[in-house]
Amino acid sequence: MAVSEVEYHLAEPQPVEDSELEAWYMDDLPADQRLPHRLKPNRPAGVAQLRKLGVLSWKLNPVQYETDPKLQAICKVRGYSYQDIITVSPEKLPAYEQKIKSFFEEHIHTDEEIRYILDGSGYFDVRDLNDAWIRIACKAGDMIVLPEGIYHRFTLDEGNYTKAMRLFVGEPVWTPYNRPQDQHSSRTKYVERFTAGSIPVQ
Ligand SMILES: CSCCC(=O)C(=O)O
Ligand SMILES: [Fe+2]
Repeated sequence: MAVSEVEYHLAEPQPVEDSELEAWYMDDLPADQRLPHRLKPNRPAGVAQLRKLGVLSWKLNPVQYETDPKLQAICKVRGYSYQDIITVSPEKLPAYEQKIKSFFEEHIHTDEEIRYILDGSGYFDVRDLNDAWIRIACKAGDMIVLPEGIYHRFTLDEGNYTKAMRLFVGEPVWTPYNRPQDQHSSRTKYVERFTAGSIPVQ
């Protein structure tokens, strides 16, 4: 079905200046992955910087996720045809320990990773173009898209609980390809798209 102008407008990623998404460069201390791992002093990473890495974000109202016209517009404009809901907590997620471990292994995917946090919170860590880790704090209402080929990982924070919608274009493929994947076509495509001088593509 054709996409209307209103839908295009609704689906625009959050204007950089309005985004409440908080991100920062990480220390590399071996403490618990669930801790914030901020540098001292804190070194924030702005949303503008995340956009340069191809990371998109929206602030939505999680209370109305079943009927939200903005979420519907994003799905229509970006072709997100699949949705499910995952609860990540020791009680709710089968094979919790194993999953938590694999979420936190640095990896890429052959598609976007699209998550909408409905409740709780967690951290998506992404590598910047100099290979430094940026930690993105996501909480209820945050929708985030990690582009195909970006090195990333996920962890719960100290709250130990996230409920998130997973979205996908077509039949979902969740396969992680753990680093190193520098010769993988999704990785080379990412590097080409987002390395300095190229124009970020939405
Ligand atoms: C917040 S979604 C849980 C993590 C996950 O699905 C993933 O890393 O692929
Ligand atoms: Fe992933």
